[in-house]
Amino acid sequence: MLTRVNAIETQDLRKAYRGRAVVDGLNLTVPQGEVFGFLGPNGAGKSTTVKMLLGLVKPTGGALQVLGGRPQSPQIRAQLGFLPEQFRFQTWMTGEEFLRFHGRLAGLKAAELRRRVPEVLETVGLGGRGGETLGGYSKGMLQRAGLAGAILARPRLVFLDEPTSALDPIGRVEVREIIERLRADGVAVFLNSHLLAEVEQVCDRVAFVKRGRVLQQGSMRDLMGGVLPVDIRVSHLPPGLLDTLQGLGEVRHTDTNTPGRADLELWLSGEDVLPAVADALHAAGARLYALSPRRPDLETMFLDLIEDTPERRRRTAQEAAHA
Ligand SMILES: Nc1ncnc2c1ncn2[C@@H]1O[C@H](COP(=O)(O)OP(=O)(O)OP(=O)(O)O)[C@@H](O)[C@H]1O
Repeated sequence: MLTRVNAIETQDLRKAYRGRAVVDGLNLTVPQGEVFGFLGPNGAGKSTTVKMLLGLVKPTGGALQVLGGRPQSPQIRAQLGFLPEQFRFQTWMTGEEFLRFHGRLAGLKAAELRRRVPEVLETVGLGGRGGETLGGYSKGMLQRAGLAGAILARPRLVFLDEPTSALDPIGRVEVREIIERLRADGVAVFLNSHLLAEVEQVCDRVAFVKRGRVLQQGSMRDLMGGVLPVDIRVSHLPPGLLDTLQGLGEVRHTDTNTPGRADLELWLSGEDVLPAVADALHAAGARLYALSPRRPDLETMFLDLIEDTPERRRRTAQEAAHA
């Protein structure tokens, strides 16, 4: 039975168009207050999944719940926010008019709208620009306006489809901060993005999908198999240091070929071991030049999991032949 606590829960969710499965047995669980990254190549079934979760597309099979209910129910729908990737506005409306229109559809009262509209405009970086028509907004401003619309009615679950595709680097940081604030307020965020570095920074968990199936899902740490590779550079290797480090993790590689320095690769179980490593290096009398955790690299994982092009298969085969 589906439980009520999760923001999103799907079981064996399916969608077929003319007999062709585009979402093929999807099992997802997104708890309240989690930022969940939904990643996959073009055509993997991401938008179709989001449309089913919003109640806009009828599943062919399986079960789904959002906020413990059906997305078609007015009570549930009122608690959902959505920023589509390519959304169209009436260009003659001002930013404020667009938000008021949106807010009324979501059931907000006039008094609340008077307070809330300037507040969200400020949140998305459009403070003072709400009186201008959308036709005069830049692409980035339109995306910000769309985000304002998605969070206006204080949803408990927000779907963001490529929310920063039109934004400059500052805008991207601002959107990340907005997402982090939503999480702090207990809002669940379902994020589709091709900007993997961004996903990596903001998501608690991610799922990789391909041809409508989840290939892998979990926290960044889970996906890395619970290891954190750390690159260390020290002046030299004092006696006993390697043994001490072996006690803290696994020394995978040592390079002492260059006079005056030693490079090590140490695999740890997690970040919490880093201070003990620094203490051990210091206590052994080694001078420390670098202690660099190699963060899980989502892009590499994504390519390894998803990309299965003839070119990549050829490259992999060549690499294997040379190994
Ligand atoms: N209404 C429809 N009728 C027929 N086929 C459809 C329909 N909607 C989607 N599809 C097909 O379903 C597959 C998945 O499409 P979907 O838009 O869900 O992928 P996506 O992962 O969101 O891709 P992208 O990253 O390019 O946005 C595609 O092959 C698409 O052609």
